[in-house]
Amino acid sequence: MLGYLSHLETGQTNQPLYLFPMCPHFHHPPPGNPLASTSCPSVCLLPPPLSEMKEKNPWHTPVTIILTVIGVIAIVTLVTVAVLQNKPIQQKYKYGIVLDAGSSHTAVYIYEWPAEKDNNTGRVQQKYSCKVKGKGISSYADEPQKAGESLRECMFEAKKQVPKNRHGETPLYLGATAGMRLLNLDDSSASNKVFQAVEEALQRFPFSFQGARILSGQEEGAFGWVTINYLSDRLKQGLETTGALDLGGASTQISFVSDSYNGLESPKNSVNFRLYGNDYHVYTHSFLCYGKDQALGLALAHQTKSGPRTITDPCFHPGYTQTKNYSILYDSPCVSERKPQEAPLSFTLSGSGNFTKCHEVIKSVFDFTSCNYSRCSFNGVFQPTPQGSFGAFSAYYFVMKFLNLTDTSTSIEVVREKLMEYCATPWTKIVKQHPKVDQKYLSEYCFSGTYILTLLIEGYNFTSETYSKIEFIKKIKGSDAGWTLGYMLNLTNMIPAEAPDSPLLPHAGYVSIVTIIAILLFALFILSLRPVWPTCSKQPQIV
Ligand SMILES: O=P(O)(O)OP(=O)(O)OP(=O)(O)OC[C@H]1O[C@@H](n2cnc3c(O)ncnc32)[C@H](O)[C@@H]1O
Ligand SMILES: [Ca+2]
Repeated sequence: MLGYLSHLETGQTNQPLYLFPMCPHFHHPPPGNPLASTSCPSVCLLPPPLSEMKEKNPWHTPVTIILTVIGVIAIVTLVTVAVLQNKPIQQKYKYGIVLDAGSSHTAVYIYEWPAEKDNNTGRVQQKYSCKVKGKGISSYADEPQKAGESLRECMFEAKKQVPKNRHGETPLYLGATAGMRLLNLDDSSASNKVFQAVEEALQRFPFSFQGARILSGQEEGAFGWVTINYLSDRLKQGLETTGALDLGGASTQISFVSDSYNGLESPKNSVNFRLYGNDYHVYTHSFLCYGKDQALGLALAHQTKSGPRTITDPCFHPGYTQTKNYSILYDSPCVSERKPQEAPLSFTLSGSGNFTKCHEVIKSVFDFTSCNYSRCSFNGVFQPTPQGSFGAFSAYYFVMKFLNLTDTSTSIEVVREKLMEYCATPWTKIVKQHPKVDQKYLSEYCFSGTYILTLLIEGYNFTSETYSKIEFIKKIKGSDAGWTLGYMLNLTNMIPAEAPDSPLLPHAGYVSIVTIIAILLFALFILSLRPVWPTCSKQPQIV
């Protein structure tokens, strides 16, 4: 049996204290013979005196020193290899480009993600965005060539943003939304010509062009939902998802997951995803003509049914006047059938700035009467009650940000009061307060704010409680909220259906554990080389 010796000085007697932890008791042996009265059944052979030990210290033998040095070098090498092996020395990226050809404008988005991740499963983020000058591509119906040309400036910029060696492998997509949907309804040959022109323009760039097409309203809503839940990591972590509210110029989308909706009641409003091992039944609907520009057109059409020369519009500030052309207003398929017979060329709109009356006008553009389902939003469209949190982006954000109404903890009543006050503010005062804001936008914020509130409360049935769960957002972690990212993630298969096998430990944890184990092994190795200590053996007791 081995004993352990601690050579301590006892206070009074200056006697060494011998400890035998392997024995049942510790003893203070009597002077003279330290082993005489030990009750340990074993007899421990004493080591040589300390002075002798020092001289013969086996730690100081060349073999031990060499082994120690080798051990230290081995540990340093092991840790260095572990660190270098697991950490990319230089981050390399892959890229994808999506053009959002909206009704009001086109935007180019460049996304990037780490190149070394298997199956492109690394985190995708927005690297760059460029707003194309001028209007949306659908406005070039009469001169399609210009639709293609309009994209060139941003595309040249995109060429600079993506490293040259990645150009050929970078997918390039163009998705068009409600503006082109309306043009296609109105004049499909004009819509085809616009697509031809933009395709020709995009093919001239060195990227891997994957085509230009019109997204369905369902896709637009569902990919907006994917984008915001991807960016907030809710999909990967299997967390409760956030609904998505997108307000464009010509259409608007609502998408969310509801416990009470499994897709059966109205299958056309259902989109199913299996993402990271979870199934999602997303309710989604897109209202064509209910984007904020087309909704303004609907409201104006409602007020000009009889073809008047002047109207007093409560959705515009007192003192604001504008002359509007009947043929331009009624050009859109959203209102074209309602064009009054024998209308003059134009009418003059004079603002009266009355929120309550504006609210009434806006309500008249919704049909709340027909519903063939258990519950509806408006125009006979099925919709479950809004559930959970929501992210509201695009014009929801632009408008509410301008109006200082992004704080949804403010009660709906207070929001109404603020809008009431804002709408009643004379136009001259508004212009003075915001000299730098584009006057087209500035003149429409009263209408837009009132429209947003009406759409959310009366349209989608948000209540005081659920309204507070809406967050008006522009970006999430540096990437714009919108359908483009979700669209690209889907087309490049970048969200796996099943949860990927993640490493057991994060990089830092892995390196720490390897280091600790290496040190422990080394310590054990050194200990195994220690000198032969005194051994306890079953020998006759010395007396
Ligand atoms: O989705 P669709 O319907 O095709 O339209 P879009 O994609 O072009 O629509 P956006 O979200 O880009 O813009 C929505 C509306 O917000 C307007 N808008 C853009 N910036 C704005 C700002 O700073 N203030 C107010 N309105 C703004 C724009 O003119 C549109 O009417
Ligand atoms: Ca849009």
